[in-house]
Amino acid sequence: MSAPSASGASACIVTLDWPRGAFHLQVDLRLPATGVTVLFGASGSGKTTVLRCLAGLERAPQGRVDLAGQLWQDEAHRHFLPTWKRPVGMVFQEASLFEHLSVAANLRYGLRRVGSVRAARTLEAAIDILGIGHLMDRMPEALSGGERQRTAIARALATDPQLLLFDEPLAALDPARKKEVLPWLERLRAELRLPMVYVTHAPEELARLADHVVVLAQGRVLRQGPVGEVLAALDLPLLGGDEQGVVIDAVLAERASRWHLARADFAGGSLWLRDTERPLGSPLRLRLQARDLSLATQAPQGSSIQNLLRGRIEAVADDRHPSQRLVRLRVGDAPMLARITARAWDQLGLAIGQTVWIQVKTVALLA
Ligand SMILES: Nc1ncnc2c1ncn2[C@@H]1O[C@H](COP(=O)(O)OP(=O)(O)OP(=O)(O)O)[C@@H](O)[C@H]1O
Repeated sequence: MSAPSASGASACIVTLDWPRGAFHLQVDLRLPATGVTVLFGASGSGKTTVLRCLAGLERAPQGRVDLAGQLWQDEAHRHFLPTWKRPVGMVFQEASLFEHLSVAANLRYGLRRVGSVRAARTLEAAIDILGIGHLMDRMPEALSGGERQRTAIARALATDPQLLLFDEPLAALDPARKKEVLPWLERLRAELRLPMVYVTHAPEELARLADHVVVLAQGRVLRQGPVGEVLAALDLPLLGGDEQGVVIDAVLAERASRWHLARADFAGGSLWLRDTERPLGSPLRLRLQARDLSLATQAPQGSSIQNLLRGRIEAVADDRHPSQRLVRLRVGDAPMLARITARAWDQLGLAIGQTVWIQVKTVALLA
């Protein structure tokens, strides 16, 4: 699972080795050229330290940071690019805006740091993507927590970064504000062709935003890979309990208006879900929970379940309760998880390598 994501060449290759008292950071990361890499892990696992090393705010004594061929750190040759020379944008938990400046002036401040035409264009796009055009004359004190954070993101983009870093940007917001900001982050993910590294320990943010995931524990990489693969790992349940399942990126391909249903096509087939009236061709992120998938050895007849797929059983593991098994399936290119009873596994004579029918009861639209 340590290969780069399916999205292409690695943009950023990071090797850090830093014994720091009781904590030893030892990571070897391959981050894809575009999309969001989520650094996920418990408190103290080293997420922020990795982010600060990427930004050049910390210097690991043994380290190499290579952003698509630009060497930002190479300790073998005592090379270390200081933070102000690195084209990175950073967004922190608290949006640290200049309180005495309007939103527009805050953004211009970011722009002044680089002053290029391209940066101005990037900022213009960011204002549009983040929906803050109507806030330009406001002072920061008149912004909601969510609006502040969107302004802080636009300001980070005004420096025309080649890498955008987020350190738990939603952690300081209450649940309602988090819900308000997440769709804007999803727009950034969809519309910016820029590598982004996003630190969180919130499963919801991982499921909605990650293209690529790095799971850290005690300074080490437990797993890294495309989000679908990491979520389908049987030995590393990131979305615990009933939430366990996968996310799938799909495209809205057809609508059945009479039934208020929409068809989403993904790398392994199609799924029908409730129509939300988005334009055809829209990208969709779907969540399939393991408990909503059931397996059959023959095509089910007379079932009310609308979504039927064909897939191969790749692996099986004991689940939390001895009555249950967790089955990993491959549907086209897409990995999926099904939670079934151990009795069903035995009675159906299921085996690894077997092709089965998969009924999907609920498809949730995440984004
Ligand atoms: N200046 C320092 N000197 C020594 N150890 C440090 C220093 N700063 C952080 N650490 C240790 O490094 C480890 C990783 O910290 P880090 O902040 O990177 O974790 P994290 O995964 O981001 O945690 P959180 O989610 O709580 O922010 C912790 O054990 C922390 O105590």
